[in-house]
Amino acid sequence: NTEQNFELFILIWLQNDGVLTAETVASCVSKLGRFGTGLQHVYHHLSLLNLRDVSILCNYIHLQKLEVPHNKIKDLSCVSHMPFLVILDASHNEITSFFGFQPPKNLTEVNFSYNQMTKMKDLSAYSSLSNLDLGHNSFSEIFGLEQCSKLTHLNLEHNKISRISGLSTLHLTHLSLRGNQLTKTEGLENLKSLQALDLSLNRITRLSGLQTLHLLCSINLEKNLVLICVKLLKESINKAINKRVSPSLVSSVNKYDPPMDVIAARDHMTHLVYQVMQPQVVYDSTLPSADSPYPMLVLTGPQGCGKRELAHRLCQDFSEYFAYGTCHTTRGPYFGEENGIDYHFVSEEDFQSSIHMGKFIQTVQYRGHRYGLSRDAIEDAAREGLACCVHMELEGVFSLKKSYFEPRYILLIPTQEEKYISHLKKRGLYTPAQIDVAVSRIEVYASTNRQRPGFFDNVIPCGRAREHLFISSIRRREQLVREAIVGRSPGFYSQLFSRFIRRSRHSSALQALIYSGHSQLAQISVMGALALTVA
Ligand SMILES: Nc1ncnc2c1ncn2[C@@H]1O[C@H](COP(=O)(O)OP(=O)(O)OP(=O)(O)O)[C@@H](O)[C@H]1O
Repeated sequence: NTEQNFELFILIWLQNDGVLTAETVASCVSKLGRFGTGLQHVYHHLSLLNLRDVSILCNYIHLQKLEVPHNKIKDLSCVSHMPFLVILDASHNEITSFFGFQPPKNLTEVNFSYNQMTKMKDLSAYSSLSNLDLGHNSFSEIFGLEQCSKLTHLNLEHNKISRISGLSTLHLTHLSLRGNQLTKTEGLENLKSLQALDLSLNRITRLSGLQTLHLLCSINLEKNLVLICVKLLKESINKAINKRVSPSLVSSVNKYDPPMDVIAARDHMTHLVYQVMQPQVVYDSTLPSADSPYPMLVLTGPQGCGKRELAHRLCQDFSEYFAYGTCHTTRGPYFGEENGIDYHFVSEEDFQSSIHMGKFIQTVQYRGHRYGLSRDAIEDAAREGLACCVHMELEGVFSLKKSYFEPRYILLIPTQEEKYISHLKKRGLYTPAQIDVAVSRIEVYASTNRQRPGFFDNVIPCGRAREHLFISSIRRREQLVREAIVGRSPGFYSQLFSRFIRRSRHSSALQALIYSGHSQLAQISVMGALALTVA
């Protein structure tokens, strides 16, 4: 237990006067005979007790590792006498002088964090340094590291650095500049070996120079001034080697410009949690559930593209098959709109409390108002044996796709921008800025359609939607479906029709009609075809 003796001895001494004397060390060393003058440690857990003067360590020229953290040391010049020193931990002291000692040739790791240093100096003589921790000091400029070609880990967090400089010649793999005063990221572009970068807690408004860091797989940008170019962030993600992306980069993107998937996942999670928290009602096997996917028709597309009108029209003209799913909204009714028919117009508080009561399947925030599709809206249609038909923005689609419902999604997309704009203007409901937003969202829909094949079951050009669904060749379609059913022309529609039957198998009313040879069969077939052209 010689080591225990050593610890005890130092402890007594430290409590006395805080000065490391020759005697103290000598007695320690004699007790630790096996170390002799090759004393390797001043154990840091002993050093928490106000050690101020360690000059006596000058005599211990063979020291290879010196750990004196959590003391009150101001002067480390004794290190000049330790030519073999490899590791130095002098963190949590009161040192003001930066490397105030002659360079030990093989000094590799230095921890000066939590000291009072203000100015860096040329460290070309300390060329073996690979790991340097200078965090929690008061450096305002990065300087003097140019020749430290072996330096791979540099920690400068919580200093006063406002500009990244003097790093371009280094081969850093890990760099932390967390908690400084940076406003931009210029100066990093040559750090081609960089794998992990922490820039959190700065004042960065602009990201640049990161595209060239091909090995970067972790970057933390939390708590900055957020005008960060998210596109760049995303590019960085894409370029991250082996697609190993740190949670912190993703969390920055998710926080400041969350993709629709992320918003939808959050929305879905919220409603699921609130639903699960409700006292459970008696299970009704006729209602939609996770075990029996329920057919729905969702019309989506940019605002004012006609999807609402079309949804109403479908439900009117084919009232045996579709029921309109009336959503909730916190916006006030437009002229002519009726509560309960166009929307359930509710206050923000009521909307919120419906969320808390687990009533919604999905909700979105759009143009400053909230919209939500309630479970009741769907179940009301299901009770009637009808498929629920709703219209919603893309965000709603993302969210609904997370639920156990299995809607068919039709995208109504304006193809003639001018026409679309003049249609919006004519409605007289939108400001020019809102029209701009609506127009810009055409591309959001179009790119979703391009990038996610199959995301929408069908895409219909906006102006032609009605024609597409109701007018064009309805008789021809009817004929084709008839033929398909009796097997005369197995082709497109027979496939569609059988798909429709498969998809509709859980809607008992539709199923019964389809199989019963009911007089409306033909009409159902048309609907089948429609729903499938559509769906
Ligand atoms: N539950 C919902 N989830 C997602 N989006 C919804 C929901 N309910 C309505 N929306 C969509 O919100 C947008 C705004 O609807 P609103 O009725 O306020 O405006 P509008 O100008 O009449 O749009 P539109 O003519 O396209 O219905 C519309 O695109 C509508 O489809």
